[in-house]
Amino acid sequence: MNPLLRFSFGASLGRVVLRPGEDPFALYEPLQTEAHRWYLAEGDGSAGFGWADLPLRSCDDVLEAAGWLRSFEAVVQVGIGGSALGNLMLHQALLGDTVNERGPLRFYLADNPDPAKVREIWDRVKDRRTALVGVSKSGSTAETTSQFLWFKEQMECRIDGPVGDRILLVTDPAEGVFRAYVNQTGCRSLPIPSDVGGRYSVLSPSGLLSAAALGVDVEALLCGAREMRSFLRGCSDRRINPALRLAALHRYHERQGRPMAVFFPYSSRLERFAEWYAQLWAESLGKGGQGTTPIRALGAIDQHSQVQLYVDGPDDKFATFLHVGGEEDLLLPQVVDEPLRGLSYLGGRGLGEMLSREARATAAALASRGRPLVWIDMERLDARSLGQLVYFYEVLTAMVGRMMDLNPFDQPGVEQGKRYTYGLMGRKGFEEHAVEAQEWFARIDGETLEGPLGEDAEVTE
Ligand SMILES: O=P(O)(O)OC[C@H]1O[C@H](O)[C@H](O)[C@@H](O)[C@@H]1O
Repeated sequence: MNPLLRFSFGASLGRVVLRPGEDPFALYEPLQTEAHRWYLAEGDGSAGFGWADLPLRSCDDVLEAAGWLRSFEAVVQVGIGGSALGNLMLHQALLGDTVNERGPLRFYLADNPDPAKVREIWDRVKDRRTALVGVSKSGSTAETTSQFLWFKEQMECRIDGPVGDRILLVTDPAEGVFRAYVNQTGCRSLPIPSDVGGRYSVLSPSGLLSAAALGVDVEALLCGAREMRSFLRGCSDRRINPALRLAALHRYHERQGRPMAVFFPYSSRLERFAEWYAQLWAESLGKGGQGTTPIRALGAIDQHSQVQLYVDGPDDKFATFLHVGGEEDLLLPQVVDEPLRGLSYLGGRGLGEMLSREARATAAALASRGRPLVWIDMERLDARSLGQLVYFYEVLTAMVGRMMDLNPFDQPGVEQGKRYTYGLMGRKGFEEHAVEAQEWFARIDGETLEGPLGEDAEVTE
């Protein structure tokens, strides 16, 4: 079994009424076996499976480009979705939220094309020597390309010399506007391999570049991913392989009327991991009327927010608890002040110890109500263990998709919105989409209340 992650499935079936002799795992046996065969065969050559071998790729080009980025004072990365969430996840998990305060390189991610956010980033970097990194698999996403244009223009107005000397684009090796710009200007670039989709690209230059520039040991990250890869490939026993077992459980609970998958890490450093997971899960598996909704939770914060619903609301969720060990603890003092005597049970205990016990307590409370969950113990959180976890979730998601008989590597629902946006922004060739979008929106907008709220309304108390 893998050394840094341990999976416990004990309580995961919850209050499920089984017929005598029924084994939920046996129900999925043929599908599990087929999904594993498919993973070993790398999707039988179907498109989008390039992520599976990313841990084997050399990262020399990333390390070289990261060294170049470190010659700047600040980096602005434009990118969204899979071209942003992985970066934020790696930085938070391995460097903490205060990485910019520690310097010397400051990093800003311009994902949402919100003018206020973009202006704020620019105000922070405009007086510094700044590099502009554009990350986009397709090289054409409007949120990313628009911000690229804006930041490039600001930089051009402010610096001497060609702006191209400060630009690096991470994109498809052959296609898209970003690639055309690289080919035309000769600016720096790194590839996102063509058979790697955005949300599976965190172990490619898309996710690795900013992490390496800021000081993450990306070789250790890839080493962890490689370890998980060999473990999951080498273990075809569906009762031992945790990805196969968990894939069956996710399928089982979806079919048992639990359409929500709660991801509940007990570590502030994994809050963004939950966001990264949510994109991976939702875009890969929400198709054809199927799929479970990923819910992002954070221990212990959500004990004081969502847990009431999890324990006492409808039995419609399957939770994954992720417990992290090996953290530095902070010891609490013995309580001597008379008015604080009621807190003496905390004296001499650790904050980390409390967080850890709260994870157990909450999982136990769910189990006591028959709510299904799986518990993952991470021995410690570092680059190697995170590499294992990332790769595990990629394999799990892909295999669940295979068991659902859908393509876990496309996103047709998202593409519709992208086409409508292009149309509404006047992009050539998307005129029909603009008309269609306007027609649909007119229906949504059709029944608005007349006048500002309150003006015509009679208020009765
Ligand atoms: O990396 P890009 O091609 O710019 O794509 C950015 C994002 O665009 C869309 O929303 C896709 O559904 C996402 O999967 C992708 O991560």
